[in-house]
Amino acid sequence: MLPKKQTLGEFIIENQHAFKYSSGELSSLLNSIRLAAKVVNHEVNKAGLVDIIGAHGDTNIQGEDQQKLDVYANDKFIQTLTRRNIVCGIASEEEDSFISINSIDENNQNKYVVLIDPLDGSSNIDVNVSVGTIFSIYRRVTPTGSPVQLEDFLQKGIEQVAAGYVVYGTSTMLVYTTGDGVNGFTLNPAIGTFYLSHPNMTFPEDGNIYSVNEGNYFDFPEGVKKYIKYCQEEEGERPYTSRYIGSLVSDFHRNMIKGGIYMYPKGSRNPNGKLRLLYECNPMAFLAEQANGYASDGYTRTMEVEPTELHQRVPFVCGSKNMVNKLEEFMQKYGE
Ligand SMILES: O=P(O)(O)OC[C@H]1O[C@](O)(COP(=O)(O)O)[C@@H](O)[C@@H]1O
Ligand SMILES: [Mg+2]
Ligand SMILES: [Mg+2]
Repeated sequence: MLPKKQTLGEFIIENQHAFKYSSGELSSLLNSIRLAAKVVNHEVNKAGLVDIIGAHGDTNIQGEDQQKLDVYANDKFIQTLTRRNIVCGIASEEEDSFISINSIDENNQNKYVVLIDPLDGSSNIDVNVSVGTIFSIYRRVTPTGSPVQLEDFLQKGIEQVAAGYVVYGTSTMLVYTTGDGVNGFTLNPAIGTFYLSHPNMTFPEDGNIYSVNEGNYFDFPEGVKKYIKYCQEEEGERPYTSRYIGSLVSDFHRNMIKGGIYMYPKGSRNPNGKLRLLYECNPMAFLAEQANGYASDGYTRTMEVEPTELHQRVPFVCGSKNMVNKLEEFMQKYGE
């Protein structure tokens, strides 16, 4: 008889005491993310059958063509988070500016802000390759009782109280941390329940997978080029295996399980890299560090980077600790 797996709901309740601000609010917030993830999962799974693939027709503030699923996922997460009367503000990849949310009882006592990448890996939606959702949660820094401010969102990654992602792949998983390790839950679609399937996830300190869009190789800093050559050399454990899905969530998830490094360096086309600090890099960095991995911009710890804009981009390397340290050595030695 297989031991009964713990559901996500049970796990959240059981572990909320471990959270230093434990008041049950964060648990309800995580539960609303769980609910929205199920709704989006349902739509992702039937992409191709219903009119949910392809461009939506609008572009977001970053000049990217929004996909229909980007907009759908954005709407579902914002609706669910707003209705639950827990957050005082939301920022999203698909929203130009942050959304201030008045609490239903109008006294604005809600303490949390959420930053979200509703659909990560948008270029993979139409081709049936796994995509995800990324979220990052902070306590507001401005006093409750007043509308949320930009400074409530522009906090360093080290101030995150929780972060996670949903991967809509061969199975749908929700993986998150509240600063007490990383746990993964798999959705049983038959009954719509997430079960604890991957307790205490950790990055192997070393790995043999490197994930980077080599199509941009000519454009990379010298240090990154040298590191990629190092990965491809015949020496000891090397050459490493090249794996790049093109969905940050999916590449990160695989590398966390098997050991590996993900890189999105800067280049002339992306002078600050492509990925967004607040709702892609910081949450993945928090998860990586909580899973014994590491994340930086090649020099500075990602979670120490001082945010200046809602949609700012940063160079990003993340994964098995010894692999990221090795890349940083190459950046120190060969630079840009
Ligand atoms: O196609 P490229 O330039 O390699 O970029 C792929 C990267 O861009 C992203 O798709 C950016 O995320 P969005 O899809 O949320 O905009 C990452 O998931 C992925 O790692
Ligand atoms: Mg993304
Ligand atoms: Mg996105």
